[in-house]
Amino acid sequence: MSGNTWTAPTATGPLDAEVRVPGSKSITNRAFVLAALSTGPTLVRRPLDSRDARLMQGALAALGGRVEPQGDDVLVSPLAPEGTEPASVVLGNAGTVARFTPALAGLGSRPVLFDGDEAIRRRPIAPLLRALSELGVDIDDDGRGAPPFTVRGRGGIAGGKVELDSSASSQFLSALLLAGPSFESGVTVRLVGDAPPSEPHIAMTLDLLRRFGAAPERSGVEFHVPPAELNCPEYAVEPDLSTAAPFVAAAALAGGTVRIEGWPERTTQPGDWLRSLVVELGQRADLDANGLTVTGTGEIRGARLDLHEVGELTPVVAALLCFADGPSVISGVAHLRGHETDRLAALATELSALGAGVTETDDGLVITPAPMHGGVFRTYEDHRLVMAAAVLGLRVPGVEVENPATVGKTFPGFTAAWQEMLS
Ligand SMILES: O=C(O)C1=C[C@@H](OP(=O)(O)O)[C@@H](O)[C@H](O)C1
Ligand SMILES: C=C(OP(=O)(O)O)C(=O)O
Repeated sequence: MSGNTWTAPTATGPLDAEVRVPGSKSITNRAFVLAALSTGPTLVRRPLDSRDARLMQGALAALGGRVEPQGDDVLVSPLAPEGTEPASVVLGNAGTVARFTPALAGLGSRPVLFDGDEAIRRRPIAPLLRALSELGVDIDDDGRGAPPFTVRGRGGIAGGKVELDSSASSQFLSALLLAGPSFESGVTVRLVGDAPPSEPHIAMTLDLLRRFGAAPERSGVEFHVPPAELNCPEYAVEPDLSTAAPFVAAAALAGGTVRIEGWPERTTQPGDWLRSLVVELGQRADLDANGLTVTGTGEIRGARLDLHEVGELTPVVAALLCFADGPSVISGVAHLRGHETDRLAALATELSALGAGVTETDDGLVITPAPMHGGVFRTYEDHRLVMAAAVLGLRVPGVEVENPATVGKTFPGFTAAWQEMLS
């Protein structure tokens, strides 16, 4: 590490490593929200501890919940009546906090100001705020449909039927479904517009709701969540399979084996798709009760991939495909322009700057492998761009990753774990 850059290490031979990745961001922040809406405390076991997870804990504390770390676990107590004094929720650049917590403020009885990093002010949220207003939440956003906005809690949310365009982010739909059991009439959401991205994250929302005692139903584009008392005394968080992506890519690129501990045999996480991806790209993936073993050849096949359902994997997949034996096309991910940064623009710019032939399309990237060279890789305060740059560094000496600490959004120990994998 020098100054504010990190020189991504190269792989000097085939790997033989065992890796433990931290808890899933998406599962952790759903479990925290549902625990706060429950009738009794929940021990969330081995949750993620990272910027986004701490922002969620801070939001729940600001909204009247109690969050107590207990070793590797966190005990979350339900939101309690908290008076009428104004409060504020810090969003950072966490999509899950920005989308999942405004409804919780609507259940309380005070004005709550929501604001965060510059980047979160630009990320889409207007369709969700509109739907919440229609369901009975009083939101003052000066008509901008973006943070900063204030939710004026009225001690409850009527709920009922609403139409929602969730094509810019699946998190709008997840937000309504997670809070639905706590609405007086529950919630019925009819999706309109283009299909939401990130289907696995929607399945994850339904799965966690059921684990907490709710009874969500889905029929095509219509979702119904009846009112319910939630309760789940203990919930164990799975390792984050999207965080595992660069380690899986490392086995493919460097050759040898990387074992990811605790990879679940069944999961709703989008990262599980990596198992079939590596096979499509010419590698091996073996899943057993202890985890996933990826055995790589160092030779990557080019591919045409629609990543609509697994968009958050795009940065690492794009970096990997820069070393394929032919061109690749990634499609279905126009919504990545509204992620931590415009990821399509960032990837095209940064990968091209180091020599790869990468161009943007309307909804993806065209990647034409070419000899790459070292240089600064800018990361735009996007954790997954740090991970993508680390993958490049395996084969390209001198990749200087700018602001590596931004990876702390989901994995504060990433650079140390990466060095360890290579040692
Ligand atoms: O619900 C979630 O936990 C997430 C849903 C997805 O969001 P989008 O549907 O906005 O891509 C994903 O990209 C994000 O990292 C986490
Ligand atoms: C899109 C992502 O994050 P967020 O939860 O902030 O939407 C991501 O982690 O890739």
